[in-house]
Amino acid sequence: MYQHIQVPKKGQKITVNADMSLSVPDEPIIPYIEGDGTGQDITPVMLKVVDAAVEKAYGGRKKIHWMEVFAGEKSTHVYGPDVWLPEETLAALRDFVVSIKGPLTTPVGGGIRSLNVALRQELDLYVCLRPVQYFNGVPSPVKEPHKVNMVIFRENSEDIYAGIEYEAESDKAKKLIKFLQTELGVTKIRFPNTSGIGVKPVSREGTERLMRKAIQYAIDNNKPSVTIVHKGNIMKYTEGGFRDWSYALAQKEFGAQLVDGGPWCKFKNPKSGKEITIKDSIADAFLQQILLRPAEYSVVATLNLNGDYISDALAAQVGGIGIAPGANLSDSVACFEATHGTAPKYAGKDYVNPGSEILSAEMMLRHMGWVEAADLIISSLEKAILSKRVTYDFARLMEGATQVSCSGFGEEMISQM
Ligand SMILES: NC(=O)C1=CN([C@@H]2O[C@H](COP(=O)(O)OP(=O)(O)OC[C@H]3O[C@@H](n4cnc5c(N)ncnc54)[C@H](OP(=O)(O)O)[C@@H]3O)[C@@H](O)[C@H]2O)C=CC1
Ligand SMILES: O=C(O)CCC(=O)C(=O)O
Ligand SMILES: [Mg+2]
Repeated sequence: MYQHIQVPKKGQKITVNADMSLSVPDEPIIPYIEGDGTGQDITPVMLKVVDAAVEKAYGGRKKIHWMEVFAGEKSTHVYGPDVWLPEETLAALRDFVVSIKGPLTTPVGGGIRSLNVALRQELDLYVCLRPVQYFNGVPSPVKEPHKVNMVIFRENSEDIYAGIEYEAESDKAKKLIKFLQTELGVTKIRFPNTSGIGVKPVSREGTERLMRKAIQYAIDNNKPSVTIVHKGNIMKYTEGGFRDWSYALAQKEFGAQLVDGGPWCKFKNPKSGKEITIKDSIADAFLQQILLRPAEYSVVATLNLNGDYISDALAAQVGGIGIAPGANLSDSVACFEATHGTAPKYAGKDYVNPGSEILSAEMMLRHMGWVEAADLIISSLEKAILSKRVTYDFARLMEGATQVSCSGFGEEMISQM
């Protein structure tokens, strides 16, 4: 069926039911992408820790059959020099429904466009879900890291991030500039002859489906608020549209009522009876608010580029991107991945923190309904951190810590299960 992907002999596919819930067999086949750079270090550790947690939680009654699929540099070795994201990788991620990936490199400036973005677009994984929570004992640069407890819903398919761009002085950039000047009366492009041009599409449909998920998450998890983060004062019809469409959806679909004439609005959680406030914050001010008053924010709904910046900034407040997990979700398909990238200077050194990818796998297990194994991952991570046997990123900020390798941290977690 596939050219280079070896489907495990044992195990079955996870399938999606008509109501979009999952049917998860006891022995699911789960595709994984190792990833570039430090992917070679963290992904094998993640696989080992997950296998140990599943074995410990279910005593052999459940087991994951891992199936390697290829993207990034490894793909070019398997499929040929220019094949970075093979069609069969996309097909496998779609067919097997739930997957996990390591980070993939994107060169700055020229070269290939982001494979991560391509994968999200091809599979229409329109939600980038990134929870940010504090684990006891993690060293943090802020005084009260435990006050940070947010879940980012980042729109994952639109915005300037979609990659519609034209290089300065290229024919297409010239054509577009001419069109803007002659057809649309744009007179304000400074240095038009040497401008690269990017396009920022933000749609009502794209905004609404993201906001719907964010509000539903707040309902299901009894959260007090959803904050729309945007730069709508400056980019009125893209980021401003995102804000307006988000508020309108809260009113239209969830019955939210304006507070003091708006734009904030609120409604009663139909499950718990508690109030959920829908509010907004302009992105630059938000970046200072999360440092000064983090306890006021809970679920965050934002556009693609803002979400990228906010993810790393918030991760830093609870110990850094070594411990920042995430998921890319459509209505049916889910691909889990860390917030961080390939950290190339550490590649192959068995050095970096595998925590982000392990916690991404924890989210995956919970998504599959394997909560016992997910709980074991959380508890063993907490115990490993409290034992102060941690990777360099934590060790350099912790008093009395023993620095362990990437695989050493995985072993420490397994020994704590
Ligand atoms: N989803 C994805 O696949 C992503 C891919 N990328 C890609 O990754 C490449 C490198 O990007 P870059 O901007 O350097 O960002 P990275 O996230 O790869 O690394 C930035 C810094 O974060 C710290 N860090 C990263 N990973 C870990 C880890 N596992 N444990 C502990 N600390 C960690 C390191 O800090 P220190 O130097 O202080 O030790 C590192 O130098 C680029 O090509 C980029 O496009 C980036 C983000 C996401
Ligand atoms: O695709 C990339 O290389 C970077 C993506 C990124 O930084 C992110 O999704 O957080
Ligand atoms: Mg990022």
